[in-house]
This record gives sequence, C-alpha cells and structure tokens, in this order.
Amino acid sequence: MQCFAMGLQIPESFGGRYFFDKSLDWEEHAGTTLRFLHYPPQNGDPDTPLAGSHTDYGSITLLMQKDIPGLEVQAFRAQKNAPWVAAPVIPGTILVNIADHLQMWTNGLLRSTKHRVMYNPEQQNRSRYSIACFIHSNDTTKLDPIESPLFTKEMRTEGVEFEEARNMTAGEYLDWRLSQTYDYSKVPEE
Ligand SMILES: O=C(O)CCC(=O)C(=O)O
Ligand SMILES: [Fe+2]
Repeated sequence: MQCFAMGLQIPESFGGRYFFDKSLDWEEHAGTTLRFLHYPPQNGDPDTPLAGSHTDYGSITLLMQKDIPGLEVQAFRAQKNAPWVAAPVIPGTILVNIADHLQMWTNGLLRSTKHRVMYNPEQQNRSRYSIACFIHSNDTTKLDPIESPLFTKEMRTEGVEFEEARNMTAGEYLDWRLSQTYDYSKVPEE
C-alpha cells in the first residue's frame, strides 16, 4: 500500500507514503480474509464461469495461483463489452488486483478490476487451486476520495459505480456488499 500511496502522490501533510498505514492497524478489526480455493475437475460447459464476474470488496487482493490458469480480467471496463484478458499463471509470482476501496479512494482514477474464473477444457481432468488474500482497511476507515493532486474530490462518472457507498466505512461497505451477494433472509432460522 506504500507503493500505491507514493504513486498517488499523497501529500506529506496527509502522511505521504505512510498514508494507508494508519488504516491497516493489526490491532483494529478489519475484513481482511485469506481464502483457499479449490475448483474440482470439470467436464461441463466451457462458457460457464467457475467464478462469475465480480470486483473484490477490499483495497487490494493478493492472488496466488497454482499450475492451472483460468483467471480473466476485464480490460478497459469503462467500454461496453470490454474484452476479457487471460491472466496467466506465472510461477513464483503473486498477482495484485485493485479492489473497490482503491476505486473509491481515488474517485475512479484506479479501477477495481472486474474478473472471473473460466473453465479450461484442456485441463478438464485437473483441479485448479488458488489462494486469495483480500486486504481490507480497518472497519472504521472512510471510503470517500483521498487527498491527491491526481484527481479531484468532485463526483466523476467513473466513481459513480459505488456512489451509494460514498459515506460508508470499510466495515459498513463489506456488510452491504455481502448482503447484496448473499440473501441471508432466505436462510431458514433454526
Ligand atoms: O480463484 C481465483 O483465481 C480468483 C478467485 C476470486 O476472484 C475470488 O475469490 O474473489
Ligand atoms: Fe475475486
């Protein structure tokens, strides 16, 4: 996150390269999650994604993939029908995805990468394994645009996607996205 803070030229008076550190205090609660994923061998429809198109809910995601490719990212997603681009497995590397907090903090200058996992017919007898570490800021962190000479704080169309979240904290935003993704009201009470 220090690299992002430097790239965004956050003024020294706001913390400069250490800007994000204060909202990554390990003693405070955050939605940071480590997820171990196993996609069993498939012989299904190659056009049906193994994980549907989505953006991640935190600030960045660190993704480790093993052997079997399948991740695709949407390039130039401001365009309609933007193409999907395969993100190959590069041994020994960690893939960094920009997620929703960074899009909101930068008022749309950085885009939360839309991605999905597709079935690879050539690998149909093998499992895909990946590990995703979703980095979230502390629950109390505000998500409105941060101080940077690279963008203004006025609402821009690119940032509008998450307009409803403008005044939310990271913790409220996670609850909101989870409640949209999973309809808890359908879970029968014990
Ligand atoms: O398995 C992968 O490569 C990606 C998984 C993913 O995007 C997610 O769990 O949010
Ligand atoms: Fe994801």
